[in-house]
Amino acid sequence: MKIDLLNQIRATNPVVLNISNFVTVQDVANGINAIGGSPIMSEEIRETDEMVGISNAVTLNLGAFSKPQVAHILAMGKAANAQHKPLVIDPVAVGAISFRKKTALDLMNQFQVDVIRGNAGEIAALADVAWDAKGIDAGSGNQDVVEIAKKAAQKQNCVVILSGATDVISDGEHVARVFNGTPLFQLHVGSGDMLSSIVGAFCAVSDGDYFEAAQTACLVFASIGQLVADQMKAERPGTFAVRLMDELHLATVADIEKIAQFD
Ligand SMILES: Nc1ncnc2c1ncn2[C@@H]1O[C@H](COP(=O)(O)OP(=O)(O)O)[C@@H](O)[C@H]1O
Ligand SMILES: Cc1ncsc1CCOP(=O)(O)O
Ligand SMILES: [Mg+2]
Repeated sequence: MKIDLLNQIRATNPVVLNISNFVTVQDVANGINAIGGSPIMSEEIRETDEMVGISNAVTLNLGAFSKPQVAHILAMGKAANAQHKPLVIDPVAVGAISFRKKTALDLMNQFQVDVIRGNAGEIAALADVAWDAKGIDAGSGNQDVVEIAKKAAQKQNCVVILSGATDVISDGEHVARVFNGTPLFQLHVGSGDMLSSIVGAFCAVSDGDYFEAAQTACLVFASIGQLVADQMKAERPGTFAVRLMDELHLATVADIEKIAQFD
């Protein structure tokens, strides 16, 4: 695991272009900023080629799309492929809403994503594995999450992150797991969206090794959440969110190495 990629983000300040959802856009922008990247959001299709041109990675969030936004997402995905920019997608709630699953699959048939980041309910849906997803949340299921992540990665020919208490990262053949984290992430809407865009920042400095980038992003983000939770005496979602932003900025590679648990 190349935890030092965190220092490379801080040294090079990569531009991460996002199509975000209106619920979590501020968290996503500040999350990228705090960790050392440079966020930019877009809502206008006519600026797509130029926007992708100035970016070092692109993250597409399907959290609250409308028909015009789907066209914009499609243009952005195609432009990222054409300009060889790393492309991450967050398929929010595709496990709960069949229309979302169809839309996500239609989009991914028209461009090639490098990384998909979703919770178990979302990744199970993309892998066509039975799972009881609940809205934007993972929900419950009893299938093996490692096999689900592998299957989704094989189907979409990309790296898949299935996040949760354990994050599972697969390229369809190899598997890595990150055991760090805190349940407090679940009390803050936007934790997953922040992670997806931070994955974009790690991809931007990864020299094309998106499996490595995805693992490292998961380890860094989950560990920083855990560091924050370890300093708190009670479950305070508001305080957690504020301190998470602080620690995304302050935590060092050494801080993360001390608590990192992965295989
Ligand atoms: N029960 C948990 N224990 C520890 N960490 C968790 C838990 N649930 C989620 N996380 C962490 O929360 C972050 C967001 O992931 P997740 O909650 O799966 O996304 P989403 O918000 O899209 O459902 C990830 O870093 C993940 O490791
Ligand atoms: C509540 C909600 N509704 C549509 S998108 C969204 C935010 C999802 O954020 P996350 O998946 O990061 O919890
Ligand atoms: Mg999510």
